[in-house]
Amino acid sequence: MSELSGLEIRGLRVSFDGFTAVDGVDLDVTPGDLRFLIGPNGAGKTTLVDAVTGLVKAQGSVLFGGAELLGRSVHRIARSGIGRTFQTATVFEELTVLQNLDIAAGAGRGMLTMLRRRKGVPEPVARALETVGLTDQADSLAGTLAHGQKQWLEIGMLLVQDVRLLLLDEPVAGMSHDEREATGELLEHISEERTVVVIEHDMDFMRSFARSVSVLHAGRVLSEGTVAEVQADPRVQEVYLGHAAGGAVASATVPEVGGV
Ligand SMILES: Nc1ncnc2c1ncn2[C@@H]1O[C@H](COP(=O)(O)OP(=O)(O)OP(=O)(O)O)[C@@H](O)[C@H]1O
Repeated sequence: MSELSGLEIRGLRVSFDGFTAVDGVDLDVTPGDLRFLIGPNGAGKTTLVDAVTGLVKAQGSVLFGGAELLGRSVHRIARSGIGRTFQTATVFEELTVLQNLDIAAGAGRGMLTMLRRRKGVPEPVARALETVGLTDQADSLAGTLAHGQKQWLEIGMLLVQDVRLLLLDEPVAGMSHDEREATGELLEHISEERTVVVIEHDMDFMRSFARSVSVLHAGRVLSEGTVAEVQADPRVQEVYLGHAAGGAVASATVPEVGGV
């Protein structure tokens, strides 16, 4: 089992040519949390994840398991046990599911070891296949998988690398209802042994599966807590509904607002 580690972000700031996309964010994700990051378009969610994974330069501090990530290269951060997915699945479509997982598993190994033929399916790969429900598709080309299955394969590729913090960008976008349910259950399962952060616009999905929620707005943390707590926060209602909570609006809950 992986050792559980949490994320401690302090005073995180990211600017692009004078525009501040992340504006002094403090965020604590406890080990084994299933944290949802929500917020309107442009709130800074993806930029925050980019900063944690080393894709953009940032100021402040990001500790994972007590170690500072800011200033490290993308590769070193990945080797620290941090993995992410992007809005569009990035699997090798011409290779089989198994080959995709094998390549991911070998990411930290030397080329010779990678090229050496191995008998059978390595144990971590078999376990990842099982966890993401793709055992029966092991020999199928990744390009033939359903949309949801490609996302699961990508998550499997993080699992075989024994990533301890998964940062997932809109994992259920474009999925069917059943695929969303299966994904939510998968994330619940994964977060028993790892820390999971999910950027999400799907409020129903968030309501069903978030263990905790941070709401970002204009580069800052607007609200934080359980689903019920952030839904009841008038500042969150204001951001999502576009006007101050009051009267009938106060009884409206974030998940009722479509298309956020
Ligand atoms: N490379 C960049 N150069 C300039 N501005 C950028 C860059 N990346 C992001 N931004 C800006 O930073 C702000 C935050 O963007 P970001 O993508 O982090 O928001 P988000 O909350 O993830 O939004 P969405 O939900 O639409 O994905 C936006 O105004 C965006 O235009």
